[in-house]
Amino acid sequence: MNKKSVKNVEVRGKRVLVRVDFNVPLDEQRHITDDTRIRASLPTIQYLVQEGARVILASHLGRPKGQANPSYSLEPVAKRLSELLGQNVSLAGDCVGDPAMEAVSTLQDGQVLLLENVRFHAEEEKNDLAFARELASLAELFVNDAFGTAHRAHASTEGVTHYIPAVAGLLMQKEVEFMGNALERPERPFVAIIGGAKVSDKIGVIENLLEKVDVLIIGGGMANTFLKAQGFKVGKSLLEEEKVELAKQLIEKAKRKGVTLELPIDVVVAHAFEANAPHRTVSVSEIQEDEMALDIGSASAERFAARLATARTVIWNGPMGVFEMDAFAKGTERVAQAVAACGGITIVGGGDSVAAVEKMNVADRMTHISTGGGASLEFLEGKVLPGVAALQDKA
Ligand SMILES: Nc1ncnc2c1ncn2[C@@H]1O[C@H](COP(=O)(O)OP(=O)(O)OP(=O)(O)O)[C@@H](O)[C@H]1O
Ligand SMILES: O=C(O)[C@H](O)COP(=O)(O)O
Repeated sequence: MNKKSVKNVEVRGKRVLVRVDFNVPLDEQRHITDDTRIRASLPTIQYLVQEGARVILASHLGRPKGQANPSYSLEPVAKRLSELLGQNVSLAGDCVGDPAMEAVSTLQDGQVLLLENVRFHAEEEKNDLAFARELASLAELFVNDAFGTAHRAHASTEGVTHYIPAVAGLLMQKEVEFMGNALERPERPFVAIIGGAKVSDKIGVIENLLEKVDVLIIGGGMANTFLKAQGFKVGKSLLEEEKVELAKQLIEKAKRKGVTLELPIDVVVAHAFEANAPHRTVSVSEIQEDEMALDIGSASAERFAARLATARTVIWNGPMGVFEMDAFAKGTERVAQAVAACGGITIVGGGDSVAAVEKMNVADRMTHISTGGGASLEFLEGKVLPGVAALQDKA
């Protein structure tokens, strides 16, 4: 990465504002149901603590629409982070103004403070510069470690960089390097697997990957639109009729670019979108009008696995079927195993793909699991992430 990292600057005794992405899922009792993002931020925080910096953490949680709202307080995160760090992390009542300034003024070297949700202020998402300056005034250095929010040009990700020196955190550096190297200098064969619900969410990703990969595998609900483009009937399956023409163009583009496009050849169909719906596996030419495809079939899964067996670089985003229901999880499971076994560099992009990999117990066999959902998609689309672009270049 051509950006300075926290290891390239002096931090001892300094007040360091660290933007993290602690936007974690909570249940109704406000218990954290997945603390991956908090764990992923530990290397940067621990490094700063060991180096004797005064660590001021800032994050958003959810979408409280610019209003202070206790349902979106970072309080459960402060508690969990204290446990993980083995040292107290206090929570300031606000991210700016007196509560923040007072909390920062008592901070000693090596101590950690978490500011309350930055989205309690409407100015955050507007990237209001007066608000950004107030945030920046708390510190002498800004470290952005929030890869998951790097696609947002907000006050705490972009605005603050106008006022104090800004460098990348260790998680940000790792994410950008893994995905950047895979896209720009892949060991070949380079195979991308794109799945999930909708083509419309991932058009940009498919377009960009067609410029880079050797093999593109498409599964999940979005494959139906491609099957329709190939002339198959898809019955009641999830389909984006208005994207069929685009799918045809993408199939053509793959041919032109010499990219091997792998679509399902068989699918698991049912009459209803239900966990215990009776189901059968059929060739893609045999889907009946009252049936819906909810997973790729075993022949497709084996074909995809064979492509993956020789891959040296794999990027995976989106499940192959409705993996939340056991009856329709087998395609995703087979692909997860094949990715884990390939022996190449394997990168899984956020959201449901990560949940799937965890459900299949192969997470620790992947080279890199991204903490970014929207951010990793935008990265794969080849877009510039404003939270990264704003950081200082290496000399
Ligand atoms: N054949 C299908 N029919 C209907 N829904 C499907 C089908 N295959 C997969 N899905 C659903 O798609 C959803 C995931 O789609 P989505 O596009 O959000 O992918 P994602 O993995 O979350 O993307 P990201 O990894 O970027 O967050 C899952 O909930 C899954 O049940
Ligand atoms: O979870 C995410 O994708 C990030 O934290 C960004 O959240 P947002 O989509 O609410 O901006």
